[in-house]
Parts: sequence; structure tokens; C-alpha cells
Amino acid sequence: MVTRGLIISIPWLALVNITFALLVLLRNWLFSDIDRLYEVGTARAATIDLLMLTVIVLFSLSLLLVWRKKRGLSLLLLLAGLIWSFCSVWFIAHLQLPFAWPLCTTLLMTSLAALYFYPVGLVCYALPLWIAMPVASVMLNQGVSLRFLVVWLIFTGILVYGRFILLRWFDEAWLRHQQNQALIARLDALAHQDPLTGTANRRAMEAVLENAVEQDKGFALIMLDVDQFKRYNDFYGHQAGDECLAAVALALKKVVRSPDDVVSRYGGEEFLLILFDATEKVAERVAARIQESLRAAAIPHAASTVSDSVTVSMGIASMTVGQTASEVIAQADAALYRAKNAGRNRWSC
Ligand SMILES: Nc1nc2c(ncn2[C@@H]2O[C@H](COP(=O)(O)OP(=O)(O)OP(=O)(O)O)[C@@H](O)[C@H]2O)c(=O)[nH]1
Repeated sequence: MVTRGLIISIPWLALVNITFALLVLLRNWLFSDIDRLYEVGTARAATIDLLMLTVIVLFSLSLLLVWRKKRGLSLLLLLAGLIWSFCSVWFIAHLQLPFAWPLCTTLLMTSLAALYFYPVGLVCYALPLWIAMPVASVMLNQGVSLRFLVVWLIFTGILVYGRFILLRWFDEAWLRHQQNQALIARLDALAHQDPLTGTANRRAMEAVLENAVEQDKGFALIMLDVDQFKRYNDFYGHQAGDECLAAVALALKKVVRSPDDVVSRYGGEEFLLILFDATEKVAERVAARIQESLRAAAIPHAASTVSDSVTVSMGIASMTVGQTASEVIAQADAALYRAKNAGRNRWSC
């Protein structure tokens, strides 16, 4: 989150700092020979120019660091903060430039807005500048000015309170973001999951299959139908029928390789299993495991003529090159039909 925040706000902080550094660099052109007016010597002017060029380089580097997600940003911010504080003291105490105070306060406010969520960086950049203001005042007034002290304390209060407000907005935005993520996850589950069994619904299953065909990913299918489920419903009631389907789904989920393979509810009391990178032989082994899993679940089915507990019939098909998803499904469906006709509680390929 902090990294994302820095990617957004560092370009703005860099823009402000580079612009201010350029203003100082171009001072003689912008403010008609200001160096001569304030009697800035050649050596001092060269020092200022060099420091401003350093600020430009530091903020250009900070952009690179943030975009490439590298460490060391706080060190660059500290160096920039120290340069600005040195220049501010010199502008205020020695040159008595009127625009030095607004320069300081603007830089401080800008750093607050850009770095309020990154305390280390904020302290590195803002602390030297914040200290430079009273130092410059003491040097300028040759002593402590009570009026300046009051203004400085008020300004400090504004900065601290401002950070507190910004952090509260940040928390609010983060909370909304988390709520939205939870909502998206819920909507996604509603759109792709069968609410009764918690398996993938038909739409999700079809999307997975089409994707697999597009990417030439091999798979085998097991189309599965609960035996004599109408009798189950008639005997135990519809509510118990629903619970039975959920229990069958649980038994199916236990036998597949999660999360690669997909268990989906094809409709009514029919399920479709997608087994990736599986041959018909592998699918037959899974079918045997399904029978075992259901035997272990032992869901009573007193009305069945096949067994005392719930059983399933299964049709197996595997994808061959050039086949569409619906062709493989039709093949598995035909195999299921054969398993039903052969007496149920079995599989057919
Ligand atoms: N409780 C419940 N029953 C369902 C649901 N979906 C479908 N059914 C019932 O499943 C039964 C399926 O019946 P049939 O298609 O005749 O199949 P069957 O009784 O299983 O017979 P065979 O498949 O030939 O063994 C119907 O009675 C449907 O009402 C469901 O979500 N809940």
C-alpha cells in the first residue's frame, strides 16, 4: 500500500522540488539580476547552483527508485531536506529574501501531503526544514523572537493536525477498499458457485472448459448422476434431497486434486468433474475413488433398488485434439447413459 502510495505521490513531490530548484537556478533571469541586487558573490552563487542541481538529481533518482521499487528513498529525501534547510537559512538569515519563508512552508506542506503515510520519509525530509525555520529566525533576529515562536508553534500544530486528518482519510479509503474487495469476492462466488453444493456452477464450468480447449490443455470428464434420486426425494422429502446433493458434492470434492480439477453442478442431480492432464485410465481411477468416497459417506437411500446407500452412475470421456468442449460433454453424457442402462452404480467410457 505504501509502495503504491509512493508511486502516486513521489512524482508530484519531485515536480514541486524540481520546479523550485529551477526557479532558484533561473533567479537572475526571472528576477532581473537578483544576485547583484543582494550582493551574492560568485562563489556563493555557484554553491547555490550546485545545490539546486543536486536537488534536481536527487528527485530524478527518487522517481527511478520508486518506479523500480528499490530501497534508499528516505536517504534521498534526507539529503534533499538538508539542502533545502541549508539554503533556507542562508536565504533568510544572510540575504533576507522575502520569498524564503513561503518557500519553506510550501515545501513542508507539500511533503506532508505527499508523504503523510510514509513517516520515515516525511521525517527525513521535513524535520531539517522544520528546524531550519527557528534557526534562521534566531540568526536573523540575533536572538529568540517570541512572535516568531508563536507563529512557528501554530504552524507546527497545523502540520501535525493536517497529518492526523490525512491519515483518517487514508483509513477511511482503505476500509472502503477492503469492503469493495469483500463485495467483489461475494459477487464472484454468487456468479460462479452453486449455492446449494458450493461447487462451480454450469457457467463457471463452461468457461473453464472453453479456456482449456482454447489453450490446448488436455482433460478428461466424468459426468455423474445420482441414482434414483426421484425416489430419494419422494421417500425422504425435498429438503433431505437438497442435503443429500450437498453431501454427494462433498464426497466428490474429497477425491479430486484441488485446486486444479473442477467439480461442478451440471444441473439437478447431475455433476461434471473436469480432470486436467488426465487420460481415461486416470479418470477411471477417480471414478473408483468416488464410489469409495460415497460408500464411506454412507448416505442412506432406503428407496433405492441398487444399494442401501446413495450411489452414482458415471460417464467418462477424454478430450482428443480438435474436439470442442460440448463434443466431449456429449461423449461423457452418452457414456453416462450406457452406465445407467447397464444397471447403475458403475461407470462407462
Ligand atoms: N432435492 C432436490 N431434488 C432435485 C434437485 N434438482 C433435481 N432434483 C430432482 O432429481 C430428480 C431426478 O429424477 P430423474 O431424472 O427421474 O432421475 P433419477 O430418479 O435419479 O433416476 P436415474 O437417474 O435414472 O437413476 C427429480 O425428481 C428432480 O426433482 C435439487 O436441487 N434438489
